[in-house]
Amino acid sequence: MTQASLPVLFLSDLVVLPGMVVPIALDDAAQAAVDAARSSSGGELLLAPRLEDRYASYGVVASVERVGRTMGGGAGAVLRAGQRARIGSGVTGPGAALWVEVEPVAETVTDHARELAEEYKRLVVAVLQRREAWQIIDQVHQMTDPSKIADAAGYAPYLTDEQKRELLETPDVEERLETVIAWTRDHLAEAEVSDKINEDVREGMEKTQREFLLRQQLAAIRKELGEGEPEGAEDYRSRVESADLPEDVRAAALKEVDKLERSSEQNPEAAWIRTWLDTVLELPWGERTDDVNDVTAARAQLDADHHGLDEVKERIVEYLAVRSRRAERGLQVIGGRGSGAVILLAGPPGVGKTSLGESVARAMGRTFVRVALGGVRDEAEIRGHRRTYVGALPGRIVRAIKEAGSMNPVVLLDEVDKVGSDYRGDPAAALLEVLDPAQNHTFRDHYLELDLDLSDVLFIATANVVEQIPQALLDRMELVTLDGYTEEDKVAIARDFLLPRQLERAALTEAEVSITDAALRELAANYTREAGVRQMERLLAKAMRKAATKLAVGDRERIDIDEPDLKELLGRPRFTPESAERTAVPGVATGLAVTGMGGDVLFIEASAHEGTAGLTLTGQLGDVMKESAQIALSFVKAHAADLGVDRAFFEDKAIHVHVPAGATPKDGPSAGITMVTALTSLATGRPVRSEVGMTGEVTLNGRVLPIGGLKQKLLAAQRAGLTEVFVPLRNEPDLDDVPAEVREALTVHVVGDVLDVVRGALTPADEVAATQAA
Ligand SMILES: Nc1ncnc2c1ncn2[C@@H]1O[C@H](COP(=O)(O)OP(=O)(O)OP(=O)(O)O)[C@@H](O)[C@H]1O
Repeated sequence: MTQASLPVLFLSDLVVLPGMVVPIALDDAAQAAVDAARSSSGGELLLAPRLEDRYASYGVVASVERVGRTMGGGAGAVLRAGQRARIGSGVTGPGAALWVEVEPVAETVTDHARELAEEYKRLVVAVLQRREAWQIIDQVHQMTDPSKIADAAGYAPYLTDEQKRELLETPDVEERLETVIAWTRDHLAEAEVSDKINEDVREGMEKTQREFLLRQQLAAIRKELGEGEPEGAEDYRSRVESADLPEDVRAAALKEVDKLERSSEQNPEAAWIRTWLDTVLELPWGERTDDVNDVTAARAQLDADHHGLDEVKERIVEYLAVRSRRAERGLQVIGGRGSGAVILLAGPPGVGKTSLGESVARAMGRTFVRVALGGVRDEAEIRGHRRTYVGALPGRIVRAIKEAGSMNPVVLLDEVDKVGSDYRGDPAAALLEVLDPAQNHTFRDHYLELDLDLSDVLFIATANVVEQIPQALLDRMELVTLDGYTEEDKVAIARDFLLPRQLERAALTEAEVSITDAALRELAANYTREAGVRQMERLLAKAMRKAATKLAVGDRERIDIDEPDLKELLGRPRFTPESAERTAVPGVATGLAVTGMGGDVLFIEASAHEGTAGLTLTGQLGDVMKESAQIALSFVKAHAADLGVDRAFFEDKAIHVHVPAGATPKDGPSAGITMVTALTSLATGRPVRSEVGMTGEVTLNGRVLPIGGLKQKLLAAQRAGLTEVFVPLRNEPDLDDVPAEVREALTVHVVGDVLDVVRGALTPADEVAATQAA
């Protein structure tokens, strides 16, 4: 076909490549072109893409196959595209159509083009397989002409018009094939990624659909079993009638059943009544466990569960003995103020308060429940919400009884010192009622609105700081203090109780892992600094986990842990004695204090700078402690001569007393003598001896007054590595409570006059002079 000029039709929404058969709608321009082709050029015309910025350089020569109606009803024609042709300049021709010169492109097909064509066919087949277009695959297989194969890309839906135009304008067969191969590869790669994504999405969908179906089936099964529908009034009636309830409870419950019967299903009250009935039916109304009232067995149980604590165990056993005797004689448990109706175990964390409670329950053959009171500020937490409340619940006491499953459990009221009170009522007042034997046989929970007899419950309370317990509550309790353990105690507890438990948790046996006493001692002394053994237990757990891993991965059959091995297992020791370093400068003295965590050492730092005389206090000190500092300063000024202080020192200096750690609030008078010592040390330039610690209140004329918590303080002194302590004379009797091991490790000076403290605690002047000279 070598026609020199043809009518041309520019197409904007379609790129036609050689070999394609395309239907087109006949608008005016198309009609003119088709008419011109049929009348003047043997039915042929040139199809070319309409470009925005220029005339296309190539088009295809097409023949008009058919003219008729399109599906939409308008005029249309079917054109069959033949050869690619270069477009020359416009020429005039018959009819209304545009005419252009055309020069058909002659193509040469090389072997390389054939190879490329085969490659392209493979790719196209891959694309078509994904779409499962099997018929078209057959047609592709039948194609042999590389040029036609390349131009078949005109049908590819994944190519843009832009890309198709580029193919039209690439007359070289090899080049055309290479281009289209690259595009098809890209398309396949993208399709794989999106397939993957689709698959993931589909899997997710299937999972939700599956769950949905399962849930529907579950609902159907429930319904079949009669579980789906809420229980009706009749079910409740028979449950109430057959349950072992006290008469008044049964009457109240039946009244509610009647109400339920009358209320409609849609009424929210029906749901409330059901929840209430469920709660009442779940309470262990008639349930009691039989008490074991064997005092010797109780002591044996406490001994089996706990190392040491002799005095504590004795007190508990006495309490149990009296209780059981009164019960035997039919006497009521004594109540009211000072009755000691409840044992209060007070002491720092991890000293075994909770586990003693459990032991008591075990010894008496009772169930044990713990009620955490820490942070309870709302009375309703103890006594329940009124039922009219949305989401009302019974209080913690009722829940504890429910959990215990018997009316005479041991209930551990944990952390009674941490109950607060605010506008929501006073939980402590509610607790008073719970604990008072005169009232607690008719305890009324707001939610339950029934009398609950708590008189058979054995309450044990625990607290860290006795001073924070409301006085009225404290009055009713028998205080038993646990002050903390000595190093030797800790080693024994770790060896005999904690280690066996941790071995078991890590699924290890004594034959596989052992730990020496020396290592345990190192753990107690330098890896932990606590009154109890909580941290110690954690470290042992960690060591056992590491040991288990070592056994699992290594070829060893047994691990023996000694002191030097700790570093590898647990890292470096966290606590090392710091007193020497802290007291190296004048003005710092080591005090002994009791916090909620047990005894501790605390450093009092005093410094002076030029300026207006005055006293600044920092470190979150309470009022009493601030006053102590003022008293101490006044005392030092007034007794400058006795203390060897130059009076002029304080005249033109601002004094600053700080008690680290600054973020912990501190209060109490017992740092008095420590402050006097720190200030004297500052004014004389004589540092406080690093091995010395002290505690005692001081009066304006230097008398040393007694303090509380001596045992805890001395335990802390020993823990911190101090060897000498000054304590008030009037605390001398308390020294009997201090474990022998601690008393042996410490030189204890009992003092009545603060001058004796200062004399004993400061580094002697000649020593200071000698050090300075050196
Ligand atoms: N004397 C002891 N003999 C054996 N084990 C002990 C002894 N003292 C404490 N323990 C163990 O130490 C761990 C911590 O004790 P427990 O939880 O009873 O402390 P706690 O005083 O109740 O502390 P908290 O005030 O934080 O509740 C427990 O595993 C307990 O068994």
